[in-house]
Amino acid sequence: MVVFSKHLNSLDPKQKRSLLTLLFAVLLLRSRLITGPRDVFTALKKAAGIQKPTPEELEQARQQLYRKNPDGTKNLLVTYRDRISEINIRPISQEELTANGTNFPLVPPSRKPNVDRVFLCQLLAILRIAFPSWKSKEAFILVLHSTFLVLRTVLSVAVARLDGRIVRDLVSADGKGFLKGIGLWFVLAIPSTYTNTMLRHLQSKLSLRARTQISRYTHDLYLSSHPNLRYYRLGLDGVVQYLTSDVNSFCDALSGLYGNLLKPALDIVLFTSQLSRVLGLRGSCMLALTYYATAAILKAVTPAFGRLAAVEARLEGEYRAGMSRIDREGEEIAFYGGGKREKEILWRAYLQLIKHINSIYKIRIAYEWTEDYVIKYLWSAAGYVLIAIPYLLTRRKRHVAVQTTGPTEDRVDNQVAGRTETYISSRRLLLSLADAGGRLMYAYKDLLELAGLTTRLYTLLSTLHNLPPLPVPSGSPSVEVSHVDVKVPTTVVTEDEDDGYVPTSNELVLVKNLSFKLEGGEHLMITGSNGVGKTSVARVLAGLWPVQEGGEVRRPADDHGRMGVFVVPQRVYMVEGTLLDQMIYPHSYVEFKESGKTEVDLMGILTAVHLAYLPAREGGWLARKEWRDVLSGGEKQRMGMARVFYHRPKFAILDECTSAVSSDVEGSMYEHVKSLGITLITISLRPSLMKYHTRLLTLSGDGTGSYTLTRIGTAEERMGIDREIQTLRSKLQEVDKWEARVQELSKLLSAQQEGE
Ligand SMILES: Nc1ncnc2c1ncn2[C@@H]1O[C@H](COP(=O)(O)OP(=O)(O)OP(=O)(O)O)[C@@H](O)[C@H]1O
Repeated sequence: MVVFSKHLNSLDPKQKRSLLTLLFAVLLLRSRLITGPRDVFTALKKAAGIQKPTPEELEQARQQLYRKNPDGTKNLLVTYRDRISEINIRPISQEELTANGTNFPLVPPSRKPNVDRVFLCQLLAILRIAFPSWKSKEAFILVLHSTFLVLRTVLSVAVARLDGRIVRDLVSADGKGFLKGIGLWFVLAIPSTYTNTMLRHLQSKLSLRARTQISRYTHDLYLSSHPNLRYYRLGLDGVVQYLTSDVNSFCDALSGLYGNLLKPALDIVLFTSQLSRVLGLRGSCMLALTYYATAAILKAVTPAFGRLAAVEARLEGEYRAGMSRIDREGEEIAFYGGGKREKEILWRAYLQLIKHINSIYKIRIAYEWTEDYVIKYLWSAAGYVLIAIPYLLTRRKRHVAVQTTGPTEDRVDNQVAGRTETYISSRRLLLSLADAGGRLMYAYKDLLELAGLTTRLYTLLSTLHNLPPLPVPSGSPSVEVSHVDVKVPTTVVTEDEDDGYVPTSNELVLVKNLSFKLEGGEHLMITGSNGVGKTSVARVLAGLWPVQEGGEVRRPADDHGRMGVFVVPQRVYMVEGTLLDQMIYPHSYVEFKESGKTEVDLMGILTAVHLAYLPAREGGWLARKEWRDVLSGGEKQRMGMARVFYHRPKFAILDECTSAVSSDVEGSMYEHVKSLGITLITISLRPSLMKYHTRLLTLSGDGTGSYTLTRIGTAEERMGIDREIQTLRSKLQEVDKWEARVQELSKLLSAQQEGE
């Protein structure tokens, strides 16, 4: 080290500078060099004891999903290629979400995206999510990115100067100087190109980090559990587009815009300050005036790119939604032979999108042509004229140079060479300036597009934040409903033509003043014709629909490992994952392990629902398939019942969830549920199920919202049966009359035949 510093001190300043530039270049390339041969690192990892996970370990990690930490956070196990990485997940607390909600007041439906104060407020609110603190990794990347942006501008100026110097040496036939210039050119190219690459890399990284932060935030909000259930109640059309593509586009636009705005702005300031040395005060003022005038012209002719981008995102969402509908309902469509019809629907959505994109392209032609003309040609021409003025108009012959006078320039006495150097440097600076101006103008267009995407993302976040939580049903050992009007919730928001959101109201009361109390062991059956509101009663009992003021729902709270009320719908949902995941849903594998249950217990449950053959047929508990397609309708419904047996809730609402199961299996499953001490609330039209229940709620469906609540097997029910017997008897009494008439008719017929 001492020897090195001695050597360094013995060098003259120019040699020192060259050496330091070389050292800098090597340091910048360091990251490329150390990513060297893969097998070397594999060997190193092996030596350090870090082994590749086996396929079994990988499968186990996929199944396990996460590991719980002592501090309450989770480590998500992400399997990527043949590696398992653990990513610490700290869920955003309810307090943080509530505090942040104040930054997201609802937008009025008429608001159009534009670059204004509202846009800045909305952007700031989203930026607080994307860049949570100045100590975050995102902030570090931002600082690094900004450093490279400044470096890039500084290097551009250095390149322009060197360019001028090389040409000057060439004009003055200075071979030594020329060769030195070429050498420096190559050295300078290393950090310049590396800076460009790093800028692109950091921009992508910034976008990805912002996407991760915003996605985590929106996921935490969207997939909120009780009492928010935002995923169930959001009511935004094309929400998938908002949550996926829009977040991605916003982050790309944001990170791109930062570079596109900061760099040309820096370039313009630095290049103009360099040029002003050549142009003088008058020239600089004229150049500034040119910028201002052209920017004003371009701003005036810029179309509403923000609105166009927002509409494009919406149409893209509609097209995607159509595609996913076909994917989801493929079998039903195939049964109906609906391919042609679906194609028409899909094509309409696609053509709407394409028409819109095409119109954007057309609008762009005129805009980009004007922009190119103004920035590339008008600015350059103005620059040339301004450079020429000192030469053409000023009689005073002076040596003008971009660089301040230094020892090298003092030695150059050839005036032509000096002017050439100035001209070449200024020309390069002018071209770079025009380029920076062009990019700044593009940045304005990008800014408008960002405004459109910001409006979309803000709409999503503000709608998520402003959904009032559902009232939590009070805890009680029994299910109690008092004076509840069952009606379709009124706060449904729909998207209007201009990307606004308007509440639509629907005051349809399905059941009026519903009151009943169900103790454990009192099994209730709810019946009534189609569309009378049976499932709606289940929605109210499960807390999915709020109750009106004055009404109340009480039900058992969920206690550890055992649910209070568990609902099995008619269409059983199949989760992505293994066969085991289907049975324990909504539990995760970790929760299954914590519950102390084993695969033997699961097998017992499968036997109870007559599905014991499944693990062997499908290749074991850890088989991964598209279960929605693999299992038949009846098998899926049995799986729904298996979940009831697994979770053992106090109350189970079975909403026609055995309609596709054969009667004998249905009966045995009902007997088994009751033997586990689970109280049933069954929604069904099958009279055969009545015998498993003690009470009957019949919804009349006459439009008045009336209902009857009876005890099954009581005098009242017998009276109903008596009434039916009475009707049948009176019909039997008329049999003699009908027989006499038949005889009469037969006689008439035979008399007619004889006459013929
Ligand atoms: N989210 C909703 N928005 C608008 N209307 C709804 C909504 N949910 C249900 N309804 C309406 O409420 C009525 C009752 O629906 P519900 O699903 O409760 O009927 P049901 O008695 O269970 O019928 P089925 O026996 O056919 O299953 C229906 O007319 C339905 O169109």
